[in-house]
Amino acid sequence: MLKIGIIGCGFIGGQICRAIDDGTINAELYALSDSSESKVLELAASLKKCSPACMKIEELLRSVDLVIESASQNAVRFIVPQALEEGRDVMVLSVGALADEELRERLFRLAKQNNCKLYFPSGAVVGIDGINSASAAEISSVTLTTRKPPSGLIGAPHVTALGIELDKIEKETLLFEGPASDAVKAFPANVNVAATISLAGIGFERTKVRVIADPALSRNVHEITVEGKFGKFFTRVENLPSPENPKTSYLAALSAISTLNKILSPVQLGT
Ligand SMILES: NC(=O)C1=CN([C@@H]2O[C@H](COP(=O)(O)OP(=O)(O)OC[C@H]3O[C@@H](n4cnc5c(N)ncnc54)[C@H](O)[C@@H]3O)[C@@H](O)[C@H]2O)C=CC1
Ligand SMILES: O=C([O-])CC(=O)C(=O)O
Repeated sequence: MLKIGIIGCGFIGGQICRAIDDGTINAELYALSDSSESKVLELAASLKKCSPACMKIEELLRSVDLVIESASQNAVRFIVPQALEEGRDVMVLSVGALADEELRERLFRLAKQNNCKLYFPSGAVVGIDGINSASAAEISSVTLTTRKPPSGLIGAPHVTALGIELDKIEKETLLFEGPASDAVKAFPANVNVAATISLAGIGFERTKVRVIADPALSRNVHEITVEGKFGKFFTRVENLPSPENPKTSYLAALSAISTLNKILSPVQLGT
């Protein structure tokens, strides 16, 4: 049975654990790690059937078949190269870290050299399948518009640097417009989806992103428009935010669970 190690025991890590615990995913939850030990202990204690070990990152990387990063962009920078050097397959949720070209090329090179797989779930958006298909021919433009309630944008470096007072926003307000490469640095915990879209399509510089704060919203809304040789498509998802972490949509956790099931299944559906 596939041995899984999870780094990052917050909302997404927790949902993956519960899906293994209740049998939705047929794998062994072998180890957990988090920079906060109490998060690991709390999560492990909440499980009914699985009893994963609480491990230091280096030990976890040596012990499992598949490492799941559900922590932060910083964790991707430091942990994912080590995991690939250990010959482990890795699922990455904090995809925005891959806007760094040097890191991206290093991770892709290490995966190839060590015969490892790197998995990037669709996350909180719908349409990655379409972008994958469209990219087999030419894509001319990709635009992501993300709308979140102001509370879902608290702590973003862009908001802090510009001194934006989120609690004073009274109507739909455009906070950012620019390439995905800048968007994922400005909003590292809000638009990782922009990175996944960039990897699937036309890259971090040509993918255009708009981030809008809207106090009338209770959901995280992502719209994608893609044009290319195939024609044009538009997707829109209205995501329920996680009650534990309003920055993150429930669909992002479901997409990680679904990716795990795809890895384990002999049947591969969709692009
Ligand atoms: N790809 C996508 O579509 C999406 C990606 N995300 C990203 O996925 C990641 C996880 O999201 P959530 O579970 O909602 O976050 P969370 O904030 O609920 O949990 C993150 C956990 O990781 C731990 N952590 C942070 N840095 C760490 C490090 N360097 N080493 C070990 N542990 C560390 C924290 O202590 C925390 O327990 C975040 O980076 C988030 O921005 C979130 C939503 C969608
Ligand atoms: O969960 C979401 O709606 C999107 C998100 O936070 C991200 O892509 O980082």
